Amino acid sequence: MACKLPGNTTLSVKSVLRKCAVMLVSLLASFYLLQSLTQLGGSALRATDASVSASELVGASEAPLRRKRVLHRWTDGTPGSQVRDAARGLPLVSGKLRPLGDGAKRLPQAIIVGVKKGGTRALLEFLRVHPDVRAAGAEPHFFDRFYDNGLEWYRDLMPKTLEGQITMEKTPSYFVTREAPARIYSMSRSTKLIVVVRDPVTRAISDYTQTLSKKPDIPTFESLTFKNRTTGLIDTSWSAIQIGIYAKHLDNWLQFFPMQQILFVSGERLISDPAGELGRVQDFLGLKRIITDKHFYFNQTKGFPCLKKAEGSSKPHCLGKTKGRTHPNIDPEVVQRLRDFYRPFNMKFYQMTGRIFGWDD
Ligand SMILES: Nc1ncnc2c1ncn2[C@@H]1O[C@H](COP(=O)(O)OS(=O)(=O)O)[C@@H](OP(=O)(O)O)[C@H]1O
Repeated sequence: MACKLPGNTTLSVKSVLRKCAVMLVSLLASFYLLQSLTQLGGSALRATDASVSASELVGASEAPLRRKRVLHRWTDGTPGSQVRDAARGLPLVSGKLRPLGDGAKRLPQAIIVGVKKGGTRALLEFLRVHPDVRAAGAEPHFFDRFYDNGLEWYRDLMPKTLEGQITMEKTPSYFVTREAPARIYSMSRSTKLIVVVRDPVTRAISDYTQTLSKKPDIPTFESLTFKNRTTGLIDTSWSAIQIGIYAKHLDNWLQFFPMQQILFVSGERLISDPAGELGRVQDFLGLKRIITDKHFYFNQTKGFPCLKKAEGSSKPHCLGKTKGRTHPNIDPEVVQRLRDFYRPFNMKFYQMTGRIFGWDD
């Protein structure tokens, strides 16, 4: 069979069919090739997509890791806490990331044991700013008044702490409680002790001022000072006078604790240079020096240093009205008698502690 093409070209059907078949095959081959290329391109693109999402995944899993490291820095610094913190949502409390409701109540590792009216509240309030310090709010009075309640009762008064945080309390009457050193020693012989001391004469007046504020009818400071004013004999049984004989009370503590385990803070310097004294306290407690000059400002109205930000708050904080009371004027002759009385005890105390507190200058 033949077919007639224009221009009198005659081609056999066989050859036409062959050509058509070749064209069809090459068309199919091109189509297949094109499709394969498209698929290749597609999978190449998908491969790129896959690598992006893989890196996203890596990124996604690294992000919490990075966060863990940041949290680690902001929390208590123990390896255990790093894992704990990463595992829970963390609230931001006054610049510190802390898991709420975590930790355990522990017996204090450090106690401010004295002295009454020395500046113990100021020291504890300032120390609480440190992220690694947690303290009982009120004075527990365990080692003087409530010892029979037992250690579990005492522990229950403590705030919860994370590993690595120091639990503290302050009860200034411990310093003059005969049984306190033995009792604290039997709780833990490694308890660190802090004593805030202040010029014993000013301390006595401060003590008296506090009593006067509660019982306005008490006799004058001058009359309470002497057993007999004519002979000038000081009444050392009056607690306001007793407490200031620091060397005598310290002897009692040294029966149980070595001197290196007791830190003496100057009540005067705690007012004139709070950051300086806080530096010594942080060193003694083995804490990083976080509380510095930047944390304090001098409040002219209060007449005392105050915190720019109190613990758990962003507001400035001064101590309350019961701290920094106006003292009554005391007869200068009586003040001088008291200075003379305390001088030898102060000298002994300077000798024992290796620090000259400057009360007799
Ligand atoms: N920053 C600051 N603000 C206010 N008061 C300060 C401060 N630093 C030390 N002080 C002095 O602390 C004295 C009270 O001492 P205590 O806290 O140890 O008293 S108490 O034993 O707990 O009652 C208190 O004694 P008085 O001035 O006699 O009231 C203060 O002089």
